Amino acid sequence: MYLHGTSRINEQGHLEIGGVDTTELVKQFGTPLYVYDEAMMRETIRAYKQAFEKSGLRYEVAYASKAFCTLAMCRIIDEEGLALDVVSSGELYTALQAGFPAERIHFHGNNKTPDEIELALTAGIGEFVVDNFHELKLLGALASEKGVIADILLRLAPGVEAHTHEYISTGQEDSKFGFDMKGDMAKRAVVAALTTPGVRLIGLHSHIGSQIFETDGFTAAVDIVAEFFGKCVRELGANDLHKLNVGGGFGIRYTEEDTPLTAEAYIAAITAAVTTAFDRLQLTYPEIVIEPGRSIVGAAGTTLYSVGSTKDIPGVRKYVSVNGGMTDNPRPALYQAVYEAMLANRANEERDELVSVAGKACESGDMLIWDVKLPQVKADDILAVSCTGAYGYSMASNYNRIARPAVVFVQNGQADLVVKRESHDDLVSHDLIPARLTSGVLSNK
Ligand SMILES: Cc1ncc(COP(=O)(O)O)c(C=O)c1O
Ligand SMILES: N[C@@H](CCCC[NH3+])C(=O)O
Repeated sequence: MYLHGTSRINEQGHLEIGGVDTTELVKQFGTPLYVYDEAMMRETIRAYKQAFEKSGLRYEVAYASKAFCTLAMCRIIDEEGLALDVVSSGELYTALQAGFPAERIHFHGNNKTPDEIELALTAGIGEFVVDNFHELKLLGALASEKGVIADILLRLAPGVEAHTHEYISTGQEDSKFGFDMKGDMAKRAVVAALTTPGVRLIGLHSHIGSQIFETDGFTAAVDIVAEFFGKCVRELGANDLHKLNVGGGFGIRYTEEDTPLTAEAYIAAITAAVTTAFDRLQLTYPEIVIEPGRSIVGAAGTTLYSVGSTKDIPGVRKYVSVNGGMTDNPRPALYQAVYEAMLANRANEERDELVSVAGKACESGDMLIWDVKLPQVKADDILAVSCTGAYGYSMASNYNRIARPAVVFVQNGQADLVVKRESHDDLVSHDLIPARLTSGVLSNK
């Protein structure tokens, strides 16, 4: 397992993160446990900002909170001065509860409900990324009713195919997201936005997908959207247009096969594409916006599990089961995502056994890792799976009524619990028993 950020093997041969021995974390908080390296998250954020600072251009970095959204995470994003993307009233509510400044919140999503829009307008969020005509009409009407003007960007589908898993690529023509640019849909959207009361068109948005390792998809999308930006200003009278949002999707290293670029390289390619295109168009450079999610939190997260049963099928494989799985990390089951792991309590021991790591859910597909080399694993070993910080906790479920793990942030030798472990009581806390079913039940809730 590659040691990211502040991760290291300490003198006891234990995995240490943020200056904290992970075996101590397990004693204190139990397993499964999501552990986040706070310094690493802050460092990545600063790397994006510094890369933009070098360019001298106007910019905004918005954290895509779908990757990992909790009150404490919103606080870190606020402290680092970033904007925040939300895609639901739940994420919006979390941000507001964390005291995140509403004016730095961007609201995304392909089917925002009237209630969600209402909440966002009442909170006074900074901008909406409008995905479709239905939303434009709804938002215009609700904003007008309130007597406010909502700043909007239009989400465009530039027809760029990113080299990634088909379920996480979004910029292509055949996508549920955004206004299609191949026909006249995007142009009609701009005309509609300019004539809809209650909204002000300030920018254009594209997002081509996630876990992308090359810059050519971003630069191709910038070229297409910039050209369209020029048309909007020159031919359609979009005079308030000043933001160009190129989305997120910057890749991370899950395994040694992954070769992501640095934040600096992604930003250098994007800023160069923007300046070249806008020079050609002879237009003022726009404010460039990016929306990284995975790359801020992914490699900073490690999940600690306890090993339980093992099953050795001679000549076939050895299964090692842990006390979590697809319920805390559905990515292997959903996207065939591959992860690396180590024994956190015996990190220096020789890895002489090939095993497969299974989760505890009642699904054959609940496998966390197929084929990983580990020392001879035994019950109560602590398995650390790296790079689980993005779309793990945020996509976790209670399948099989398995309680969601706790989350801790570690930094400078200190561990802070930021999400409590769910209890069995939490699991039944929303259940009700209708009176007609209570006979024989000793105590109704
Ligand atoms: C509109 C938008 N912005 C940003 C992101 C964040 O992507 P990532 O986590 O890959 O950086 C996503 C998710 O793919 C997205 O749909
Ligand atoms: N959930 C996906 C990424 C979603 C991208 C959001 N548009 C993943 O785990 O890779």
